[in-house]
Amino acid sequence: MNFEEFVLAASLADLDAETDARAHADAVEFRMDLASDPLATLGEYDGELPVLATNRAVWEGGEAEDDEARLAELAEAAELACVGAVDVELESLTAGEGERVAERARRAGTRVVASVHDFERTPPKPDLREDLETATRLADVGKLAVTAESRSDVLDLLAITREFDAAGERVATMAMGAPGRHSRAVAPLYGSKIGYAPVAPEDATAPGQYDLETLARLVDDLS
Ligand SMILES: O=C1C[C@@](O)(C(=O)O)C[C@@H](O)[C@@H]1O
Repeated sequence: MNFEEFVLAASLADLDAETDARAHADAVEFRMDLASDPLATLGEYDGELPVLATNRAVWEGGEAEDDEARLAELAEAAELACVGAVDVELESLTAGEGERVAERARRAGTRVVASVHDFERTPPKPDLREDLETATRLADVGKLAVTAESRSDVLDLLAITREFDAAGERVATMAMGAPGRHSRAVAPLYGSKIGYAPVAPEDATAPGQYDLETLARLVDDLS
């Protein structure tokens, strides 16, 4: 997974659903924090799609509580052949033990996505820029998932996406929530390199996601 082209990731808590994702996805995002025995599940995985492993912390909107165990599991996942990329929260990379996960991932040839989430708002443009600057410096892809309260929030996010893409940086951006929903379909046109969608709408892993088939069609139609 090099993220030179847009990667549509089916976001899954259950890797068995990979078979249903194949028709429309380029990869699966395995939400380890939502699964019961994620390392065993990954060890048995024999699907076709490469895995982007995420073990999201409670403090970043996920369900993994113990940070030390969470990052240790993620580092082990990063060394498995089926895992092409790991998602590490930017906060963990700059202030926690995330850098060790990134080092182990790099040694194994696994890409690192540094992510920032804001479940309440879209921060002002200079803040978005600063986060993406740090994230793209520390990882292969810098990812921003913010919450749009208005269409203007989406415009800010798209403008920043375009700016980084034009400078040759790899970024992934999306606006969560209803006002930002369309960003999931249009951000790839401005340079966003990853999209996330559940196979079935009821399995959404973030507010405002389209189901996989719908997002695949929208992205295809627009590109
Ligand atoms: O970070 C992201 C993006 C996301 O929050 C979204 O808005 O689609 C979905 C999460 O599963 C993923 O880890």
